[in-house]
Amino acid sequence: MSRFKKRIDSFKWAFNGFKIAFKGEVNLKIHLVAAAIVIALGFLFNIGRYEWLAVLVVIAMVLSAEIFNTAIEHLADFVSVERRPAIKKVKDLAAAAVLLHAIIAAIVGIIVFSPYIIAYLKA
Ligand SMILES: Nc1ncnc2c1ncn2[C@@H]1O[C@H](COP(=O)(O)OP(=O)(O)OP(=O)(O)O)[C@@H](O)[C@H]1O
Repeated sequence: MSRFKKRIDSFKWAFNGFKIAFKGEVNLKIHLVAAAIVIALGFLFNIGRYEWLAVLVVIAMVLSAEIFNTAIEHLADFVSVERRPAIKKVKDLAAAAVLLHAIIAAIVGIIVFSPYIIAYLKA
């Protein structure tokens, strides 16, 4: 297989990962809807370029954390379907990473959008 075809294929597998993640995971769909709402708000309030940077980075962070969490959950379920303390630890750690990202994203959202929302409500 040529190097070029290998590169193209690795993109294909990565997009397949998106398909697997977004088809099966309700949490990921919720994060995606939240991201769409935040992006729509960004356009609505015409936020600045650095505000866009902050918003897009935290959206990418949350979605990536959720995808990693999904991968870890699948791997954990493959390792053992029986209930095991080690599996619980691994799953809860991965979930904690998602929660941390979501909290930071919410704080960034408040910092970026609250001045616009306050100005809109005052107008
Ligand atoms: N195989 C397992 N062994 C031990 N703890 C587990 C295992 N699977 C999940 N848990 C733990 O159970 C709690 C609930 O997990 P989760 O929400 O994934 O549901 P679940 O028990 O896997 O059931 P379901 O997959 O039907 O939602 C979490 O604390 C998780 O870490």
